[in-house]
Amino acid sequence: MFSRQAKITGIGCSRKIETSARGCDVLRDPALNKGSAFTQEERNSLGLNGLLPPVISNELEPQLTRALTAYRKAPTDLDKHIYMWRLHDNNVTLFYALLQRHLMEMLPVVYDPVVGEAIEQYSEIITRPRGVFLSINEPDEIEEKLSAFGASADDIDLLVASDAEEILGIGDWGANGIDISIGKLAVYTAAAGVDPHRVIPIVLDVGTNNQKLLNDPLYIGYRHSRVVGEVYDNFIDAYVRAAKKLFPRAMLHWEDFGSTNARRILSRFRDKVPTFNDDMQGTGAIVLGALLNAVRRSDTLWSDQRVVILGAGTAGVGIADQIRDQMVRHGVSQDEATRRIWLVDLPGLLTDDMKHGLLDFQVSYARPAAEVQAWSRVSADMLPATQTRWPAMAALRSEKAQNGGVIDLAEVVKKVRPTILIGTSTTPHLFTEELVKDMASHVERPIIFPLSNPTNLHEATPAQLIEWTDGRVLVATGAPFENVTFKGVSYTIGQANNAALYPGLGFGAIVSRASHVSDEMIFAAAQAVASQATDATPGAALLPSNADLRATSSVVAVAVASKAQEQNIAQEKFTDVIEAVNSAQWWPIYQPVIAI
Ligand SMILES: NC(=O)C1=CN([C@@H]2O[C@H](COP(=O)(O)OP(=O)(O)OC[C@H]3O[C@@H](n4cnc5c(N)ncnc54)[C@H](O)[C@@H]3O)[C@@H](O)[C@H]2O)C=CC1
Ligand SMILES: CC(=O)C(=O)O
Ligand SMILES: [Mg+2]
Repeated sequence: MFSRQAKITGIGCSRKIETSARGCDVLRDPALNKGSAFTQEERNSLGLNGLLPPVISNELEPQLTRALTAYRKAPTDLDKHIYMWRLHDNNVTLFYALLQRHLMEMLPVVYDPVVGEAIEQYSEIITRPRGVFLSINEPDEIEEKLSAFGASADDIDLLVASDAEEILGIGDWGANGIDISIGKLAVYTAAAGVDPHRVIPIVLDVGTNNQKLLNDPLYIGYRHSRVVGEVYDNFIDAYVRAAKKLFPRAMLHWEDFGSTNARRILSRFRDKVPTFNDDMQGTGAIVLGALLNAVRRSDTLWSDQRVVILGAGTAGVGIADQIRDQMVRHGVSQDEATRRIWLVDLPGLLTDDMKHGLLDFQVSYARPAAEVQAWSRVSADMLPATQTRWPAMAALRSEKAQNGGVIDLAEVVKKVRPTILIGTSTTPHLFTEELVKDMASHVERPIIFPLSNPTNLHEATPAQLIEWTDGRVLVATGAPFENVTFKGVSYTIGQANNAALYPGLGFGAIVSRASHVSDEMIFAAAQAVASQATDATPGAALLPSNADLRATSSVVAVAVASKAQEQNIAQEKFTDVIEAVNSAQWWPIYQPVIAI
């Protein structure tokens, strides 16, 4: 966001920035600052003579060299993350120019997985606050706080909000969760060209149940446990009302909410405002994109798939929904498609005798208890230490422990003989060698996606899966992994992270000013991503490389905007969608700064 003293005029190449700021105020505004690249004319008119070293840079080049050197000198990934955001606080254009040029190297540092580490340590590393902090304790001040950002109705295209109950796979991080909204927005800009001056990162501070934060004297958020129920719902309603009133054209992106809230919020608003939940819909769609290629390469039919998903939360059931809908597109009835999916969670295989403990969105996938009566059970008294994050699932597990034990993943794999196995359980190592070998003994090309972020939570590594299946696996992961060489073949690991999809989806919705984000737009996004990775040679990735993220996101945005237009939900009408998407993209290049 530009300061009140500055405004943008013109579009495309004739874009320039006009400002009434002078001297240090110009340099202190990261949206205006060009450092050594201010021309002599700009230095004269903006009162910068003497405040900058005399050598004038040729645009960004020398600054990029200097910044890259400093970045690479930072000793740890977290130091690099901190360096990048300090650079951002100094010069937004340079930050994005550097990030975009070194996307493969820097995306994991600015975003997933290092953003997880930054969130855990946010109270210590926070320097300049970014975004807007809204609190459940002051619901009447939401409008005032959003207004304090200083933007008017037409200035904002996108708000990313998190209540931080389930950040990546690392749980509840309270107000520190502002950093996931910031990180997601950085990807929107680097990947799709969303204008970074037209977005707002938001944390919805509803308290935290993270005892570590509550005990931390440096914690930046409100020090009480999470507020739930009607008060929570009213707070979310008040946020949406205020956002729509102040920024009627903006899209609302929801990130890293707990599973029940994620579903409820989306159901409440999905037909009323342009909005989507990244963990449910973005993840479901990127996984579907990878599966479109995997199923094609396995030379099997969608109607023949048997799918086991470990971790039946926001992401897991979001993926299940997309797979079910894809089977329906291939002629399978809705009921039958649902029956081809087995969900496994803390209580083991979810079955319909758990009716009163299941979350509403899990119910349709629960297997008939009678069907699995003869399946073997294991003792379930040992609960993972993280159980309190999922009280409903933990309670069911305890109940099962006292009533014959749980049907665990190994037994489900043995009985179901899945063609597709997906991990969104937040728990590492659960795809064991024995289990994977069992699956691979029944299926020519097992499709296995361990997706739990950050990297250390993946259910297995690609190297393990490739070795255990003798190279037959079709694999994609949530975090980035290096290539794996096995028996002379180099396997490139596609990253099924929603970052490969949501920037294009969101940008397509913004450019078309879609009144809402339809299921068809989401499917168009999944198909568009898949279309960018059609190489089927041995070891080729199932998804396009992040090195091509900008191009992929453009293809996704065009597909999404076209679909919105076709469905008559685009409020912006255009004759040439590609031109509309291209001309709306923001690029990190210096604009002339004019003194007024
Ligand atoms: N690759 C990607 O783009 C994405 C990956 N994810 C990852 O998926 C994971 C889950 O995220 P959400 O669905 O948002 O979380 P969530 O909290 O909604 O769901 C997690 C589920 O896993 C279950 N679970 C926990 N421990 C388990 C265990 N030992 N065995 C079986 N189930 C267990 C929980 O009961 C819960 O139902 C996270 O690690 C997250 O980073 C999430 C969104 C996108
Ligand atoms: C990638 C992502 O959104 C998550 O892990 O939550
Ligand atoms: Mg997420």
